[in-house]
Amino acid sequence: MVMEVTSPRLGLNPNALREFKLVVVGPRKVGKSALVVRFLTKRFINEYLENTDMTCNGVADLDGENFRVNIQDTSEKGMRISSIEHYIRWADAIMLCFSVTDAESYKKLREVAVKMVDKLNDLAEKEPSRVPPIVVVGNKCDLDYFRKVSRQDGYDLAELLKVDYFETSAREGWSRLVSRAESFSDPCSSDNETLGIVASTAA
Ligand SMILES: Nc1nc2c(ncn2[C@@H]2O[C@H](COP(=O)(O)OP(=O)(O)OP(=O)(O)O)[C@@H](O)[C@H]2O)c(=O)[nH]1
Repeated sequence: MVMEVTSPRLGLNPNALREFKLVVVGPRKVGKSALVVRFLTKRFINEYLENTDMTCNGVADLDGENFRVNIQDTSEKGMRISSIEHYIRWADAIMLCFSVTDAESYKKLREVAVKMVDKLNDLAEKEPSRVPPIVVVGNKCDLDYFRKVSRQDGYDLAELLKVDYFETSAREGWSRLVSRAESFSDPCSSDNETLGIVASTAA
């Protein structure tokens, strides 16, 4: 399914812009669609089509340049290692999501990450320029009271892949880079856009 997300930059002709391809992967219900819609429209919508592969097109400013962004919001099938291998070849960046309120989503994503490590190391050895930037994202950090996955767990998962870890809230529009050195006392405080960060890293 293709969803055209209304771009705030309506005067631009998207076809004249460079394309940027991003894939959002994660278990069910972690907020993948909510994050994509938040990034492209700055809005939070409560309900989305469930477990459906969607292509979201829009225009986004990445480090001062407007790009035509093509975001693959994947269903559960995106968690298969064959799909991940395809995304590694296709995407300019990959975002791996779980929900901090759902321990099972963390466990499932960790299993995928473990399978990805060898593929990524192999590619890094043979064709390092073809390894896309990846981030791990723990979403729903506005629900800190219901948290089932610690920040340290999120960081450890990102560390496995040697990538950055962000905690986000699609609902509140928050995103925060979590690093081992940080004190974890201040949950979601800044207003970065994680997808934007992934995207700018790769652009
Ligand atoms: N409180 C809170 N709820 C969220 C957040 N992000 C998403 N949700 C809710 O979580 C539910 C699942 O969100 P989706 O965006 O549909 O999740 P998804 O990963 O795309 O789900 P599938 O397509 O079924 O895999 C919805 O009811 C959202 O409203 C968040 O940051 N905070």
